[in-house]
Amino acid sequence: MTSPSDFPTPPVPERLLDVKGVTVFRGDRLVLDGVSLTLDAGDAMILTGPNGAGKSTLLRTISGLRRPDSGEVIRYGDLAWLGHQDALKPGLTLAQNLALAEKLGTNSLPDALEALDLTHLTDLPARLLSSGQKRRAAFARVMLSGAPLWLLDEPTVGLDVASIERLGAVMAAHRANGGAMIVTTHVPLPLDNTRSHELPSLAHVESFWLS
Ligand SMILES: Nc1ncnc2c1ncn2[C@@H]1O[C@H](COP(=O)(O)OP(=O)(O)OP(=O)(O)O)[C@@H](O)[C@H]1O
Repeated sequence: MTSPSDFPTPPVPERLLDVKGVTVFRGDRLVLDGVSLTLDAGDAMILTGPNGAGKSTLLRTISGLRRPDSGEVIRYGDLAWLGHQDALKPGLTLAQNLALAEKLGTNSLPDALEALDLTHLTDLPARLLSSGQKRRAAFARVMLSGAPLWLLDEPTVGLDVASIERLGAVMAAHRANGGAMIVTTHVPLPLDNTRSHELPSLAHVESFWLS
């Protein structure tokens, strides 16, 4: 006779994020109108929408950098956020720029530099890095954090094809290790099994208000 244990149910994926009905105004403008989404371990969500649709605003709200006007963001673990600014001090070397992230994080600096092809630039002042190298340096901070949830706002800006491939490999490894990410991008990413969440432009709402 068969017992229930002969038919094990698949493991329930670990939930990393719940966004419930988040609404955000910037000034008088409605930017996010009741956005809901969830993210589980292993997920990669591509956040799409036209310029000004609120992609960066949503990532900042999820990160806690701004409060939603209504709705709720529930994070079940640490997160790392990559914004538009690379935030490197020009006079410090690459290693010095990443020292604090290394200290606060749980991952190895040599491993992160290697994965992003930055090892040969370790002792170079950040002001001498190219824009693509700076972008990879900023991404290294995300890797160093050891946070399971990554919020990546246009991570590929300034990257060449080989660097985008490297980033794709790093993201795949993170997912395989139980991490997850939300990525805004205007270019295709080398990622498998992504989910997509499209934010509509609410510009018409503003013009309605002003009329
Ligand atoms: N500091 C601010 N004060 C007021 N409004 C702002 C501010 N920053 C952004 N906005 C407005 O919020 C809206 C959403 O901006 P956001 O940067 O989130 O869009 P986005 O989808 O990330 O755009 P893009 O694709 O151009 O990066 C835009 O209409 C923008 O003008």
